[in-house]
Amino acid sequence: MAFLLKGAHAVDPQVGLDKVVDVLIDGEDIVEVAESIDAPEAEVVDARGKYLVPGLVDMHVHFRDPGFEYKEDIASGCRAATHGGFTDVATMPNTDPVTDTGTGVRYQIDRGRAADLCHVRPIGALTRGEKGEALAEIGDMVLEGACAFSDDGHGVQSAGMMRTAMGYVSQFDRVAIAHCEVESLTTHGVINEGRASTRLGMFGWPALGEELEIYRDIELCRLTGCPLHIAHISTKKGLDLVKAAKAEGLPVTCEVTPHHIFLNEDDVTAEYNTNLKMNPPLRLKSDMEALREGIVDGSIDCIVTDHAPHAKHEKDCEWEIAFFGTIGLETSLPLMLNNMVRSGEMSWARLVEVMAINPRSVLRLKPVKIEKGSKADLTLIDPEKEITVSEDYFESKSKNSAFLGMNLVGVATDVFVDGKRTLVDGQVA
Ligand SMILES: NC(=O)N[C@@H](CC(=O)O)C(=O)O
Ligand SMILES: [Zn+2]
Ligand SMILES: [Zn+2]
Repeated sequence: MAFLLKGAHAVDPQVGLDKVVDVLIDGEDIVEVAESIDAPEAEVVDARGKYLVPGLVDMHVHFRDPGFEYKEDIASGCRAATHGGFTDVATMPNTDPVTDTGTGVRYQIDRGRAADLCHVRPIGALTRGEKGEALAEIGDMVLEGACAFSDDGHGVQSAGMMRTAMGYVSQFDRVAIAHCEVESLTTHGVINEGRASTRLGMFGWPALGEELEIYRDIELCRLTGCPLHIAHISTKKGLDLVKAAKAEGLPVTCEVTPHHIFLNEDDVTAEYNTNLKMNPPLRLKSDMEALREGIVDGSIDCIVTDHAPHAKHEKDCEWEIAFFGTIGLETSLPLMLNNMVRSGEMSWARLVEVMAINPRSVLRLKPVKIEKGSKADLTLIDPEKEITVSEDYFESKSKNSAFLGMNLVGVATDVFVDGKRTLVDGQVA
């Protein structure tokens, strides 16, 4: 199957591309990029007025498969990813059983292939059962295709265990992804500690509970040489620690979620909208602003959604007992376009870096470039198309979005994965 994308504004800083071109896809690959291409055999896609970028990657999602398929399974998660404009997702291992063996990794890859929409890249657990007590089968998981290692959902509480795990991971060309949370400081915490916890009368989750472990893991990175990636960073001080580590030349990277850069603790009101309950919690407005700056100035490497689907009954309850997390795959790109690119706060090239280039590099995936010979993993975006974030909009099995009710401008209309068109004019194929 061949596709000829006509008149797209292609943006790819890897090859210095930022102009209107035609792109010809044949089979799995890009075979030509030029000002004007004629290919009578190919199906023409009118891309005038649209932006073409290397396929978007969300390197932090929860697909709940195996174990909690009532919230999301790999097939429904892949539909949501495709609808959101992604060609690749990296799935966190806090499934049931935890993805801590080669077989577990193989299962997710196989399910992803069967869904046949996007590349599913499993992240293996650092420790068995994510219990923080003994090493998981890291070597075996590397052989089966794990792209990184993390106990996401939990911090590894023992510094000694984290040292062992990072030492082990450092033998392979993989990063350790740290969910930084000192549980002795965050137990019972359900909202940012300080003004928000006082105002709403609930147990606080202090910033220190995150920052202390970021500090520890940066020092363990120095000690072990293991590349470290900080998951869902949420405070200014945490980001300052990452900036200092980078300035020293340590192999440290980090990611931020749309909810931590577009929402803050003041958005949690006496309505107690539990879709705003997440881990780490929404922080101060000043944290939010510092994180936004960090994306633009290069200190934050990746935008990830931390797509955390939960069923109705797990959110439709008192704040204290509601599950942590918001879905994100289908709102991430529209939020970035609407809130940062449209306003000029962020360039298209920087958007491509944080949503496509950098996550591939952190996950040790082969780069995708808009040039002849590259895999045709591409996202086509209509910067003027408007969406309303309603429950009906979502392909995800779960509807727990922190952004319900918003109108956003800019969305993916078409996605190509290995040359196959998986999103066609906004509809999942
Ligand atoms: N972020 C969340 O609020 N929830 C995540 C866990 C996690 O990412 O730590 C989940 O698995 O539901
Ligand atoms: Zn986490
Ligand atoms: Zn997560």
